[in-house]
Amino acid sequence: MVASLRPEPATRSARIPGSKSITNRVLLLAAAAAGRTRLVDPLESEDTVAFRTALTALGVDVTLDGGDWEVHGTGRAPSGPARIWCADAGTAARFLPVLAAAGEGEFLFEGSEQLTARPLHPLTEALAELGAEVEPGAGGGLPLRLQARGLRGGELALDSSTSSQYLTGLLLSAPLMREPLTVSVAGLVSRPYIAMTIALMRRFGAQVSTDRDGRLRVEPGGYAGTRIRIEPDASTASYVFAAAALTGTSVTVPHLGTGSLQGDLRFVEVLAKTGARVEVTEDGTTVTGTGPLRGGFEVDMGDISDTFMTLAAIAPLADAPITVHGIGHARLKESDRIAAIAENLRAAGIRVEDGPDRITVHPGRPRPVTIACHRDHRIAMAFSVLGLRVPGITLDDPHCVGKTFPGFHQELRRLFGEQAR
Ligand SMILES: O=C(O)C1=C[C@@H](OP(=O)(O)O)[C@@H](O)[C@H](O)C1
Ligand SMILES: C=C(OP(=O)(O)O)C(=O)O
Repeated sequence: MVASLRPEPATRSARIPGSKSITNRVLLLAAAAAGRTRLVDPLESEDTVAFRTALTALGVDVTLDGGDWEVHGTGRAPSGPARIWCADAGTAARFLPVLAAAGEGEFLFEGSEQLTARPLHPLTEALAELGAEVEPGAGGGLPLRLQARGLRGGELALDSSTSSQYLTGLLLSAPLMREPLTVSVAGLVSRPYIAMTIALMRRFGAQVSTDRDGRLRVEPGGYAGTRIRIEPDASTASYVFAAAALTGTSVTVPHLGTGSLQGDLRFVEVLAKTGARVEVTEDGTTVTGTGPLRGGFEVDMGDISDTFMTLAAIAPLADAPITVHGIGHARLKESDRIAAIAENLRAAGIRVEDGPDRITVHPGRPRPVTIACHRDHRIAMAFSVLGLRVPGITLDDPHCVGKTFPGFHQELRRLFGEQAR
């Protein structure tokens, strides 16, 4: 028997906090449900605390119990007047106005400058069609004033080509509408998030189906509270998976495996194209770096666009160019993410080509640079991974990771500290 030349690296276990998308969906479902809901292992970060605080402003009690949250469901939509601060959270701005519109009275939704700049109009137009009086801000989004008198339901056509969050918002509150809601959806991006929404709605007892014409239909009838364990965040896990691939180490994320509700776990399939070894089981996911990163491929990341920056930031260290397409909607997030990646890689001396919905990163030797994070947690986290291999990469705003993972830098150091060069 020939002994392997390369010793197997010991696998480290990453501590990845709960999914933002699941935590915030469950908070809303639990608030609307009759009875109590317990969230086990929710994410505690700026986005989820903003969502939880917003629910409190809407009259919902949430008790904190160790790391768990207990929501005292009201069994109905809220009553105004209420003023709701959404901070930087797209999920709050796109999900909560529908819940409020299904209730009664006046509501004012506000957010940070960054969130105010993000689009909202497909949702405000849908709410007006369903019976709410809506008054968006000067830019067409927040601050949003709503005069609610319940939502009718009925038939709706929705353009989801810039964000899936409008559709999720409408679906989540559809069981509170007077009639069944039937939605025909055009140009859906980030498709796996809709599957997540529907799966969670069903956990709370909703009836959701697809009709013969492919339209989604939700029956009225409300929700019932339950107990739910929040799985680790797959978008957050992408950073430690990429770090393992880049540094030739092995990392496992327990409880994020074959049963996951999160499309972003498919990022590991993209990492496999770079040569990393990937194992997804019921119990978790393990990525092992096997040597220098392989490039020379093109990949559509439209369904998992929160993870394209994780790949693009390490792509200069691959042996051939890497192209990502299908990510035009990533220009409408916390930052214009295609522009932010291109700007920072170019500042590091890397050749990059970008188009409306694509980016190509060429191999090169990045030079030390201070990354312009644009207050975007994912730009900060993606370039921190590159920093494990490129000494002198620093961030102009390391704290912006708090939107989804306040302990990110400590965990990266704990797992890969001695790999950094
Ligand atoms: O529904 C959700 O929880 C999310 C949907 C995605 O947004 P888009 O649908 O706008 O791409 C994703 O980028 C975001 O981080 C979370
Ligand atoms: C796009 C994101 O957040 P949101 O749209 O929920 O603000 C994100 O977390 O990458």
